[in-house]
Amino acid sequence: MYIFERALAIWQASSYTQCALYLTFTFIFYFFIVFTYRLTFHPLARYPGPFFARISDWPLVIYCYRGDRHLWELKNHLKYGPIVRYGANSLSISTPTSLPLIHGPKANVKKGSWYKTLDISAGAPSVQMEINKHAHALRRRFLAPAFSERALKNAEKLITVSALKLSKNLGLGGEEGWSEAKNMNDWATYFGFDFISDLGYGSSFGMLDGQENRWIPGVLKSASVFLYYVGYLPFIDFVRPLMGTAIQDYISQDAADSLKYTEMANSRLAARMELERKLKIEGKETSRKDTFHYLLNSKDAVTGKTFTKEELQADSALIIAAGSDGVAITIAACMFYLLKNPEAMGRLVKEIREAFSSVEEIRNPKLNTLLYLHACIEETLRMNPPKPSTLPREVLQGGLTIDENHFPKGVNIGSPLYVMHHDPSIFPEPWSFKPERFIASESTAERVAAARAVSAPFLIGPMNCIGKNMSFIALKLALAHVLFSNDVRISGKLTGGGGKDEEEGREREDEYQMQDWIIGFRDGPMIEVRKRSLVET
Ligand code: HEM
Repeated sequence: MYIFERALAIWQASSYTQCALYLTFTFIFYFFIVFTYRLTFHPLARYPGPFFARISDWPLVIYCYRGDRHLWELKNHLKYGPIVRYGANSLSISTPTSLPLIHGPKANVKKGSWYKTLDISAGAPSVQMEINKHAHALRRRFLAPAFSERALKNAEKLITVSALKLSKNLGLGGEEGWSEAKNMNDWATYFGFDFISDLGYGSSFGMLDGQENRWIPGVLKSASVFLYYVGYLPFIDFVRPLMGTAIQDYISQDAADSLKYTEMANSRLAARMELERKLKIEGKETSRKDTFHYLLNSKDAVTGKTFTKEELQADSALIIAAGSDGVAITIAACMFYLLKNPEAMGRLVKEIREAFSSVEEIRNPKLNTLLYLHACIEETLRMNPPKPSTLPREVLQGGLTIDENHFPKGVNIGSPLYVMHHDPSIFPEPWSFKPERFIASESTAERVAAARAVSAPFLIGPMNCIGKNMSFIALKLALAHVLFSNDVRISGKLTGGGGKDEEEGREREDEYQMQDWIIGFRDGPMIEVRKRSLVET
């Protein structure tokens, strides 16, 4: 008390200049103590990493903002080894043994506090943002019927509608020869949004057909840029209460777009809820079992709980984003690698065209027997995992031991997927597109098992991607339909890859480039398309 009274007396007796000096000194002293603690007594003090990242989260914020976090993580692991301190309280661990220990069913972790910010404007956390382990498990139980085997059987028919449209409209203009140049990324994005809205709400965005809703991917991109870095801001606890309010409109265009995106997702959901309500009044069961049909009628068997409106809104925004973009980037990236590797393209086209004799036949169970198609998708997801950087998991009471290192409660750990997917000891020639590494008869069963144990684009364990099986259906249908009905060639020079004059980490011409903003964003390749019937007649 005495010290406080003395300080107050000095403050009152001081001029403005002196007060400014005292404040500056206090700040410097405070940060000196904080930084010294982080470098000495902090539980992660002994782990290596870039100097500024060991004392502050600002370098992480900057790389998230720039979309280069995955490249930074790779550079750090090459320099410092398998365990890297990338933030004041955060480690990324790239050993194969660490993946199940951090993300598997028995991992003593919950999601890190970064998740608290992601869908704050929805008024409730989505399943992905639910930090409480038990609440998360409950939400997963709720969602399960929408992703069950029965639902997926239904989903295949619905996704086929968009896959057919992608194949037809991408090939438009190619009836009389090669079409004009088309950006594969744009068309893959239209497909991603159309299939997920059709499947999710029973009404497609119609991006494959027309311009009206083609603004949505741009807004989602801005929202992702903003929400990615903002969650890591060192003073986020003070910013969070302002998020989702009108103030967000004045922070930046990205922040305003984030609200616009949420409003769009909410209005889609409202329309779907209204339809469900009307059907119930009329005593009709919807014959079209889309994702929200399941969610709106979901009731937990154990607790009897149903979804709240806010939870549904949060999941609605999540499902559009998570469902559309992971699939879209994988289609665009796969096309890039196939065009870059004509042998692989030839083999895949042959496999698809020999398996089916008409577009109507392109469906499961046969589609799932196409080994090379499956391997091309797995290899693309290895090279370009859509969520390429460490997703933070916070260690719970009791700590966690990995490779003889003990991590105490409260620290963040995670698996850097992009780094792990390019580990040359598991994936020889890691920057080359080699689908064969996922085919047992062309590699060995042991090598394929080792590759699958490390290549985890959907992550693993209870917090992994619930849409994994749905993604494979969508990816296979889209690629099979496009390559069955059309020939595809590079327009001019192959775009979408790195280049010698690009910034550090982006020099590899053979690698499809992406920006990491929660999901991977990208551009190209530019392609030309010719209807296949032309070649045959
Ligand atoms: C190639 C496509 C996709 C990839 C690579 C992918 C990857 C992932 C990853 C890595 C996560 C974990 C994120 C985290 O821990 O923060 C995740 C979560 C999630 N994904 Fe996907 N995803 C894809 C497509 C889809 C699709 C099509 C849907 C379905 C509509 C979907 C729905 C979800 C949901 C709801 C979560 C949250 C799960 C939870 O927290 O329990 N994803 N995804």
